[in-house]
Amino acid sequence: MHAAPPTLSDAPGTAAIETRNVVKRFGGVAAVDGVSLAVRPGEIVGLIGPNGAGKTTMFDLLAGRHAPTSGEILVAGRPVQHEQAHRRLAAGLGRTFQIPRPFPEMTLTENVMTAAQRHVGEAILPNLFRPGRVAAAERAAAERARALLDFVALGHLADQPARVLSGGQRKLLELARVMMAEPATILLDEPAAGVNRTLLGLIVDRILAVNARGVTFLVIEHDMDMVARLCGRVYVMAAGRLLAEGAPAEVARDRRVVEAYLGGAA
Ligand SMILES: Nc1ncnc2c1ncn2[C@@H]1O[C@H](COP(=O)(O)OP(=O)(O)OP(=O)(O)O)[C@@H](O)[C@H]1O
Repeated sequence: MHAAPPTLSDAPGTAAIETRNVVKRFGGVAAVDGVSLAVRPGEIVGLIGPNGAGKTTMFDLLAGRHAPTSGEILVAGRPVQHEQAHRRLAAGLGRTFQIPRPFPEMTLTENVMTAAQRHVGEAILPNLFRPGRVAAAERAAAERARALLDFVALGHLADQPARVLSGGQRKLLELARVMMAEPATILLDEPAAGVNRTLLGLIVDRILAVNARGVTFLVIEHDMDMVARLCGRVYVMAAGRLLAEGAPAEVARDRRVVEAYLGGAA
């Protein structure tokens, strides 16, 4: 379990990710309406809130899928709000999706390999002259992909097509895939959604193991039990704004948070 989570003021320094007064409008709707948050290196921070709160839009802004209408986004202290998604990946930011869509006919190993940051085999000219080097690099990538599959307990299925996987196993494959690019920070979208209880424990355990290796996480999750097991600190969003921030047990008791959830359910 986590000790009392430190607050941001305890440890000044460069945040792994930070947003400053970020706004995203779709026509007349402010899906994100002036959100400032920060995640320190090594933290697992939750991003929770009722349906339509703006959590997914926040991830889309952080990952570079959408540009903010205004405000700043920093990754490891560098403003990235004008950079495209692939540049942010190269800067060390990874993302998983709520509904993972692996290539169904490719093997698990091949699926994980698609996420390698540098595909040596794709640099055509140099490779014409050095085919041996390409083969060696591909072998190394395949080995790394298999090691990651072992790490998420899918090693026995490495050569199977991804279509054989259950929903929970797809979440584990998604974790291996995102780790292939060696991100410093991972945006994790609902790791518990649609996962049976047996695999949930394994997913929590693997996320904590990745975190123990120094990887930072921001996690969207509706399952509060999962949030309590993973996160030292959470931000609560409602109607595009930040409503509260604190330890999971603390915000769960917060009257405004409870009201926002009740309102969302109504
Ligand atoms: N591309 C878009 N065009 C127009 N409106 C959008 C778009 N994306 C999101 N919205 C609106 O922005 C608001 C926030 O949606 P968002 O999906 O970010 O919420 P959420 O907190 O992720 O919800 P959920 O928990 O249901 O996934 C909603 O009112 C949604 O309808």
